Amino acid sequence: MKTVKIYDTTLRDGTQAEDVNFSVEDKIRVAQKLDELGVHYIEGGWPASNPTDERFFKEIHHYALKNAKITAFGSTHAVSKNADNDPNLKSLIASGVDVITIFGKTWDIHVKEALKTTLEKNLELIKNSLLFLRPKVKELFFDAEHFFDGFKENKEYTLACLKKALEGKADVLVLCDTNGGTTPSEIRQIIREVKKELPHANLGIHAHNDSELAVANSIIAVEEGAIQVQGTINGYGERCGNANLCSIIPNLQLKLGYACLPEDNLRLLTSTSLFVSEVANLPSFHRQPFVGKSAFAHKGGVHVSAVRKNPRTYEHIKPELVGNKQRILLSDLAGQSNILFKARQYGFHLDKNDPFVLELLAKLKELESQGYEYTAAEASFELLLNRVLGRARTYFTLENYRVLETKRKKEEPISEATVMVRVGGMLEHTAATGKGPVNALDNALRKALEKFYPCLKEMHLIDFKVRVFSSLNRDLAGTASKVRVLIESGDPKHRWITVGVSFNIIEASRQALEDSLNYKLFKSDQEKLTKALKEASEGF
Ligand SMILES: CC(=O)SCCNC(=O)CCNC(=O)[C@H](O)C(C)(C)COP(=O)(O)OP(=O)(O)OC[C@H]1O[C@@H](n2cnc3c(N)ncnc32)[C@H](O)[C@@H]1OP(=O)(O)O
Ligand SMILES: CC(=O)C(=O)O
Repeated sequence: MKTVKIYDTTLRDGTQAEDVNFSVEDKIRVAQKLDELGVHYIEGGWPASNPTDERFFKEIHHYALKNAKITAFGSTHAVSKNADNDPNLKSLIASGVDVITIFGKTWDIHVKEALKTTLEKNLELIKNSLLFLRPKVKELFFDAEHFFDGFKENKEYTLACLKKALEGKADVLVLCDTNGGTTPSEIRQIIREVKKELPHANLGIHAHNDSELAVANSIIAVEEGAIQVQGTINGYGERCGNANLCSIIPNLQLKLGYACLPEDNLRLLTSTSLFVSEVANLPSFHRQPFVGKSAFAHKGGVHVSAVRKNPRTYEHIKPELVGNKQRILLSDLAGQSNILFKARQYGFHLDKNDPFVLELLAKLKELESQGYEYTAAEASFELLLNRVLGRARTYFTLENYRVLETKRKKEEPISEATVMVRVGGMLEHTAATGKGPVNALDNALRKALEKFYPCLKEMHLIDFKVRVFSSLNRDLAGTASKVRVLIESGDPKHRWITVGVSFNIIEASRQALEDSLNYKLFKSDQEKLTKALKEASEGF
């Protein structure tokens, strides 16, 4: 099998993204995760850059990594210094790693305008910096910054830079599309020309995503013989980001037959992607290929009908190969197949054209046209399904409610709710205060219900999300807009999400709250029934 080395730079170029910042502890956790995934190299940072990176290199030696080698990154030595008195090169050695990568200028405008030196002097910088580092490390890589832009304008000079890097004894010459503006056909053609000039050089690729081509460019470079691919998890990186390893690795491994990760480790890809976004405190990108939540989510009725017969009809790979999973969504684009699939998840084996299925589908489409959304609010959907099938009890009826907000000068607002609830033949009338109107309503409802249903004491609200629907009708826009409220609740064993929709935020919250309480009671009944059936069967 062909092999390619994966060089992860999430901890260096990834942190050059405007919204990515890692502490030392974050970097260590990410490095451990990347090692578990099985990448070959983890670029830990630029030790001369900041105290976090410096400390990372001190700390990471205490962790035994199974697969990956830690690399330190820096530049060629400063124009005003020599290699042996350059603080940046010294700090690379002080980092104590066995693998160092330095970047050097290879585009003539950068040499003249950014470095403010001569083309000849820059060639010396490249060779002397590498020769100085060579005896001190096991592996030495040269990142040829702006290589493709340089090549298009002054081919001879970029090639001269690569030759100097070979004289400096770099193991791999990593060709960088630093500005991310090169197209796949240019990458192919330029690499072919480089290989004619330097047939024995080991090449690598480092692509940026400014033209949304970084993954394609990296893959083409590998097809043209690059033995090392640099990139980041989730494509984090400077400007529009770096080449996304979460796409490059599965494409190379599953489609082009390259071994990138140790056997079976590809299934860790989705969890690694989520882990890194969690540590970076960034929302995960649902539409991200391979590892995103939506990567194998099917919504349209035609799609669902087909994937239920054979997943290959709308899935380019088996989601499990990358640790992801198929999801069937409920929406107004749903057909009967979506409903049948979901019903089966809840233990109902219904048939197409069953009157219940048609009724549920019609109800679902009507509710979704009003703004209800069941993709996330699966508890509300399960209740709806059971109600249509006549399987859910009416635990209580909220006859009426009132919520009052009072704000006196300088004092925090006071929220107060009263409710009138019917449980069987009993009418309960209670009042409660709360930290805000929804909390007050929640407290009043529980106060009325807990004496009938003590299990409600175990549940609590975890999250509350409000989404405003904008309307083109000016009378229904701005503060007059419709809102959708999603409430996440939990008890010691489960978490569930319910939905409510209204022009009035309190009313939308009331619906989601009521569904949440009903769901808890419904589940508690189901658990009691399962237990009773088990005991009865054991008695026989
Ligand atoms: C393409 C890339 O992504 S390369 C990586 C880019 N990453 C970063 O820049 C993040 C880390 N950087 C840093 O912390 C700082 O920039 C440091 C510590 C490296 C340098 O800080 P300072 O000394 O204050 O310099 P400053 O950041 O203002 O400018 C960069 C200097 O490096 C020089 N430089 C840039 N590339 C190279 C190179 N390959 N070789 C030698 N010097 C270089 C620039 O000419 C400039 O020098 P000047 O100040 O004499 O004009
Ligand atoms: C080295 C590097 O990060 C680049 O050229 O983009």
